[in-house]
Amino acid sequence: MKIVITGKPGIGKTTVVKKVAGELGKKAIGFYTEEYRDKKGKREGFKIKTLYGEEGILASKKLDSPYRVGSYGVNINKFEKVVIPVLEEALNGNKVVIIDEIGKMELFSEKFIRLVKKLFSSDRDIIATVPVKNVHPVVKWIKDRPDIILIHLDYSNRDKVPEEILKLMEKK
Ligand SMILES: Nc1ncnc2c1ncn2[C@@H]1O[C@H](COP(=O)(O)OP(=O)(O)OP(=O)(O)O)[C@@H](O)[C@H]1O
Repeated sequence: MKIVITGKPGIGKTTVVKKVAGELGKKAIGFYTEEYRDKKGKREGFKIKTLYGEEGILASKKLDSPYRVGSYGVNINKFEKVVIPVLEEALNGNKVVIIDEIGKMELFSEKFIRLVKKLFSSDRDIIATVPVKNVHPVVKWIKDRPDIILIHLDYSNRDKVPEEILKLMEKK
């Protein structure tokens, strides 16, 4: 089963993914993306965290990189170093694959694009998040797949969605 969550920035996609991953425990593999803030509480960038506990800075206002999204420099090397081995392991195993998120920053990585396509073309179970806007052809390619369940997260459903996903996973 492939579940894809979309919704506006900050609506709670990562929160849903973390709740579901927490319940799945060792049955899940993958990563999520979380913002981090400076000492004054201002958003400084985004971290990637694998379910194994590894982490790295995906993007930062302080990072000088040719890959940019708004005021953030994106650290593709770090992203690939942390995430690619996990996704390769996911492709060759049978755990539920958590991919939060498939967005502009992550899609600078060609290796990531290749693996995401392979995973969606495989029979792996996936829970992924994508932006509302089709920021890259891969995002549209995923949303158009007939084999996915697309969930639009909003204020009215965000508290119920984690349980709904877990129920869907049990039924399959
Ligand atoms: N169900 C909820 N109830 C109350 N607050 C929530 C809920 N879900 C998320 N939040 C809060 O909203 C903020 C953003 O949540 P989260 O990072 O999960 O959103 P997101 O959609 O993943 O954001 P992004 O677009 O940046 O990836 C967090 O501070 C989180 O604690």
